[in-house]
Amino acid sequence: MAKMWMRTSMIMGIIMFVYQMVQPLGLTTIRPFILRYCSRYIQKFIACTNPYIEISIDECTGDHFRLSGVYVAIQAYLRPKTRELARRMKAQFGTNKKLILNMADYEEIVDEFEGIKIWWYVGKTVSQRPVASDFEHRHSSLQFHRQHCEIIMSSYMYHIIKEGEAILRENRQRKLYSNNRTSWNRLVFDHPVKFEHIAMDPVKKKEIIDDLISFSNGKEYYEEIGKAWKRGYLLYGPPGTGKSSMVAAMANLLNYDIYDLELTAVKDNSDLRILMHETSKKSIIVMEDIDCCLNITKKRNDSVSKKGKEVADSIESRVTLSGILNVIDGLWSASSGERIIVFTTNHIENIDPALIRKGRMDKHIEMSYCCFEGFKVLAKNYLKLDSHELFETIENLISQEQITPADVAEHLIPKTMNNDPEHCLENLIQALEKRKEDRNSTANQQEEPNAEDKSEIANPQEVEEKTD
Ligand SMILES: Nc1ncnc2c1ncn2[C@@H]1O[C@H](COP(=O)(O)OP(=O)(O)OP(=O)(O)O)[C@@H](O)[C@H]1O
Ligand SMILES: [Mg+2]
Repeated sequence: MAKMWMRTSMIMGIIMFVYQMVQPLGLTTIRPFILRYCSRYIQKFIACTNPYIEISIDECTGDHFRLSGVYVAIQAYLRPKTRELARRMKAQFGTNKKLILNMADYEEIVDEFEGIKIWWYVGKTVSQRPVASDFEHRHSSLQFHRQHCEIIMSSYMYHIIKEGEAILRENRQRKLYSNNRTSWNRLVFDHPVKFEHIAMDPVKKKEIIDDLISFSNGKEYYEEIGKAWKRGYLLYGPPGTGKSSMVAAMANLLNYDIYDLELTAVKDNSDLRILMHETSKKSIIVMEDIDCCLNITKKRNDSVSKKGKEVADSIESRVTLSGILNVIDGLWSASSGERIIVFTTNHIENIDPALIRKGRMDKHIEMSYCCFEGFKVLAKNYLKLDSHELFETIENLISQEQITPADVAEHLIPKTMNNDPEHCLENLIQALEKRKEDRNSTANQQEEPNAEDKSEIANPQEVEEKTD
């Protein structure tokens, strides 16, 4: 049926074409009259008899011919169906030379929603602008039976836009932003790490994943409880336990951009405010080694880490603790859209409690030394091993020794092309045994002076001689 009406439109097109042909023969003066007369009656005729409704969504919006977000989302929604159903397609090559197939002009595909058929095609119009040359722009059109109007308007249109936007988000290139004094530099973010690569207690890992997912789906919930849609995470633990890797895994899980905020490059609180307000929604703002930043540690002079002192002494940043607190609270209240802020530190004890109190840093996550479960994740990643007879020895040793996942990973990674997994496991066992020996020998050394003391005290004669 829809096709029949398409044909009617084509016939009308032909009439218009013929009209254009005869126009030079002296019909110019009566042209407006014919046009108005014809179009009025054609529209009336179509409206009386055509049970189908057509809606078009233009490629461009407004006077400035900017690409419409809705049009792009609809194209993304139709793309998988186009691959499946269309006979004529247009190919484009996107970033990373990825092949993108869209419907060719006037190719028709049928979509179904709650048992309703919807016909889609892409049309084009040529607008003649007085100054610029002819400008061709497209529109996506959908046709459906009049009786389904209500469902299409109230559900289907929102459904396709939501689905299309989700597809776009999934496929888009994410960005890693790093700052100078007052602006952000942008790079493509393509760190491959995912949560399944992170070595940590699996229960804790699942808890973090659930927390992140419920946050990202929580728009309505946050609105309902009257809280800004933001969440703060504090990641703390020794170097090499996976704090930075965890931030990348978070961004990959949620499909967010990362703003890596280097506080030492920011001159003062007002520059910090400018930077924070330039961040976009669906992003993670990370402040690494927060304890090393000037003026914001709890007791800078006595207990700040060595690394912190070095950095603090070498910079002229005047960002203060209250500046950071204001900027976080400001971001929390003023900006719309979901945002995550992450602090990382090796020394949680040096951070002012105000900075990490619940409400600012909602979830505190300890990244600790490698446990056996963590080792199994790394063995699977690096060696493709689920089990091995040497695992038992490793389990025994790893429960006694403090070794970071970074160190374990370094031993497991094959050093030559023909390094077999067993060799890598033996490397790790040797390293763990060496640690054990070192630990025992330092413990013995610490005990030795005591033994001397005891022997001195045990020999009263010598004590007397010494006091004499
Ligand atoms: N928990 C982990 N799971 C998987 N790999 C890890 C983990 N921790 C460390 N690694 C490995 O060690 C490397 C360094 O880890 P990462 O930079 O994430 O540590 P970090 O805790 O941020 O250290 P720092 O405190 O020095 O910044 C990573 O590239 C990764 O290969
Ligand atoms: Mg790090």
